[in-house]
Amino acid sequence: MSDRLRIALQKKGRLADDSFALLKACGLRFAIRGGGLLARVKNMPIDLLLVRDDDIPSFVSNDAADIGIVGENVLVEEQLTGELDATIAMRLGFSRCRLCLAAPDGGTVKSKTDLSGTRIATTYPGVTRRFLSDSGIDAKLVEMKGAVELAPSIGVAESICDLVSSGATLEANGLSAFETILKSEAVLIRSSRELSAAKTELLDKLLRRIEGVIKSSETKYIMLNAPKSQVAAITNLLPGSDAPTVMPLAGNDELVAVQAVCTENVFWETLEDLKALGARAILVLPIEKMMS
Ligand SMILES: Nc1ncnc2c1ncn2[C@@H]1O[C@H](COP(=O)(O)OP(=O)(O)OP(=O)(O)O)[C@@H](O)[C@H]1O
Ligand SMILES: O=P(O)(O)OC[C@H]1O[C@H](OP(=O)(O)OP(=O)(O)O)[C@H](O)[C@@H]1O
Ligand SMILES: [Mg+2]
Repeated sequence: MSDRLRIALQKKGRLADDSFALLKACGLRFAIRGGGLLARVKNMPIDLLLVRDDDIPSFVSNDAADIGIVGENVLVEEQLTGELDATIAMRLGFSRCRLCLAAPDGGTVKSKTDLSGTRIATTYPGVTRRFLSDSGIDAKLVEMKGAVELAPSIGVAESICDLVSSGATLEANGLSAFETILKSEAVLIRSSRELSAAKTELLDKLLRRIEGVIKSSETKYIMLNAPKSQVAAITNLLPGSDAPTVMPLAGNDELVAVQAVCTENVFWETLEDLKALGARAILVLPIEKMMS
C-alpha cells in the first residue's frame, strides 16, 4: 500500500456528514462528489474510502483501510460475529444512539423476564445473542436486514432489538423500549497492524487534532459583568473553569468584568442562574481551536 493514510468513512447516512465535518475541522481539505469510492485529501497524504458503514470494520481489519469511523454498535456486532482485527482508538461523541429491546404497547412482553420462548427481530444478532446468553434467556432471533420496527405488526416477532435515538420511530410504530443493551457513538477504529513511520506520525497528528476539535466544541469562552460582592458565587457557577480573569470596569466601582474558559457545556440554565446572581451583559463565545 502507498504511504497515504487511508480512512474508511460512511459515504451517505447518519455518520457521513459529521465524519466529513470532523475531518474538515481537523484541517483536511477534500470534496465529496458523485459516486466516487475514493476522495483524495488535497493538503495531506490522506485518502478517504467512501463505503457502506457495515463494511468499515472488515476493511480496517483486512488492510483495505488504515483507520475508519463507524458506529460502536456496528463495530461490536462485527467483533461478535466474525474474526475482526479492529478496536476503538478514539470515541468521537456524535451519532449517539442506543440498541434497545422494545415491544408493542399493551402487549405480552413488558420486560426482559417476558422474553423466554418468544421471537425477537433484529439486525444485530450478535449483540442481541450476547445479551440473551448473559441474562440466561432462551428466545429465538429473527434476523432482518431493515424495517425491524414492523416485525411485531406483521406477526414475525413479539419484540424487536433496534437502534433508538429520539424514540420517534418506536412511538410511530406503537412500540416502547424496555431494556438498553448497548450504548453507541461514532468511534475511530484501527487494527493491531503496525503502520509505517510516516503513517504513524500522520495518524498521531490526526488524533491530536481530533482531540482538539472535540475539546474546543465543548469549551466556551464566557464574558460577563458582575457585582463585586457576587464574584465568588458567580465564578463558582461557571462550568469547568478554574481561574477566571476579574478586571475593573472603567468608571464603575460596583461592577467588575469576569472572563473565563469553561471546559464543560454552558447551558441556558447556567445563564439564568448567573443572571439571578446579578451578572449582566453575559456573552458565551465559541472557541475555534485548542491545543494544550
Ligand atoms: N437515529 C439515530 N440517531 C443517531 N445515530 C444513529 C441513528 N440511527 C443510527 N445511528 C448511527 O449511525 C450509524 C449509521 O446509520 P445509518 O442509518 O446511516 O446506517 P445504514 O442505513 O446502515 O447506512 P449504510 O447505507 O452506510 O449501510 C448506525 O450504525 C448508528 O451508529
Ligand atoms: O429513535 P429515532 O430517532 O426515531 O431513531 C431510530 C431510527 O433511526 C435509524 O434508522 P434511520 O432513520 O437511519 O433509517 P434506516 O432504518 O433506513 O436505517 C434506526 O435504525 C431507527 O430506525
Ligand atoms: Mg449499513
